[in-house]
Amino acid sequence: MHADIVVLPGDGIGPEVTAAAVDVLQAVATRYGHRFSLHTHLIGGSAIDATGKPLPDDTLAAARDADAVLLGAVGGPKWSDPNATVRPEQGLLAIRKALGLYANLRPVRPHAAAIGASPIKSHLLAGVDLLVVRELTGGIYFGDKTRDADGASDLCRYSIAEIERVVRRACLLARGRRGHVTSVDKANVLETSRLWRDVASRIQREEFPDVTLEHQLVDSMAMHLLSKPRAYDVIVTENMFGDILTDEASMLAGSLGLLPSASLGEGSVGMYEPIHGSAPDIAGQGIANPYGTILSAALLLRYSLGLSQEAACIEAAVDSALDAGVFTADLASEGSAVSTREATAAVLARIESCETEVLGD
Ligand SMILES: NC(=O)c1ccc[n+]([C@@H]2O[C@H](COP(=O)([O-])OP(=O)(O)OC[C@H]3O[C@@H](n4cnc5c(N)ncnc54)[C@H](O)[C@@H]3O)[C@@H](O)[C@H]2O)c1
Ligand SMILES: CC(C)[C@H](C(=O)O)[C@@H](O)C(=O)O
Ligand SMILES: [Mg+2]
Repeated sequence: MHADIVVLPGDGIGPEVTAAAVDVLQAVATRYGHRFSLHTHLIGGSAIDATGKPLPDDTLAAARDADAVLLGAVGGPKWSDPNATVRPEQGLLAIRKALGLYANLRPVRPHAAAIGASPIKSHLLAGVDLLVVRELTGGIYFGDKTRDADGASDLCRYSIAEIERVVRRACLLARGRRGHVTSVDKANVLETSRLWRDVASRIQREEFPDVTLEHQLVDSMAMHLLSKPRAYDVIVTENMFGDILTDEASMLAGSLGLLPSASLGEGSVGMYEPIHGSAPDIAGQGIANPYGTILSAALLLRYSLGLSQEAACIEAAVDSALDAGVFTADLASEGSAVSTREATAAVLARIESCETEVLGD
């Protein structure tokens, strides 16, 4: 098949990890006989430097026209002045909103070979396989922001329709898994959470009687996620809780650099990005973990292009590289770390041996 993929490297380690994922996509294209046209555009701090805007118009236009978008990360100290009027992160929020990407899927599946890198006891990690569905275009991130001489405020608002569609997506995904959804809120304090809880219960009752739903408060969820991670299947939650809980959940896998994500709306166009940021502390050193971005490219193939065999090929290649102990510094014990390029090369070598069985007639 032919597909147009927009690549948004962004800032910090973003260009390093997207370069790795692009190499992997090209290797998959060669192996399976596809043609992926890759179009690179600016976003974030590098876009501010070049154009004054964190999301230039041509970047958004290209993303709208593409079959899928692959993003690295945005932000960094250069653009972090609290009094700045324009920020890299605004570009990321704007593109998510403009493309209608309300459901952010963040799968967490600790890999046996990397479990030693996790601070959690290994007996708690065996068999953990959870999927966080984070609401991505509403809530406190997008409410009115004000600042005056006495203070500041961020409005948190959710409409019923915004909650319905993301809960529905989570329930649908649960149907293809173990059939269990945990909805996370702060209903003991927040009105938006009480609405969230009501809507989630109704959607499950009316549309998904085959799926089980439980509600959990976000503070105790933060604790249970580490003490009994195997208890969870699909976790659905609002924008900010999902942001925080998934960085926490990355410690189940051993590194923030391992977790991929898929941001989806109603159409097939999605945006795919690792859950980590621009990692200014290691940017430019060639040591970032590329696996989260490479696994995001696998999600791109599965969700936007319908290429499930190719997606599985990438996932198996990363699994096999981890099995072989090909660890970047965030995972490795002292002295044994490989570079971003070496980790990528290990994945590329394994893609060459993926099955290319032709399905159907
Ligand atoms: N999606 C995004 O673009 C995104 C996500 C999160 C943060 N950010 C931005 O990134 C900047 C830095 O934020 P931060 O430092 O709080 O979070 P971060 O995720 O960039 O880094 C947190 C820690 O994890 C490490 N880390 C992250 N990704 C890694 C990888 N692939 N390999 C190895 N180590 C990795 C970093 O070195 C750092 O020690 C901020 O400007 C923030 O707004 C962007
Ligand atoms: C950079 C920031 C706006 C972003 C978010 O909070 O959504 C990031 O933390 C993420 O997880 O993608
Ligand atoms: Mg985050």
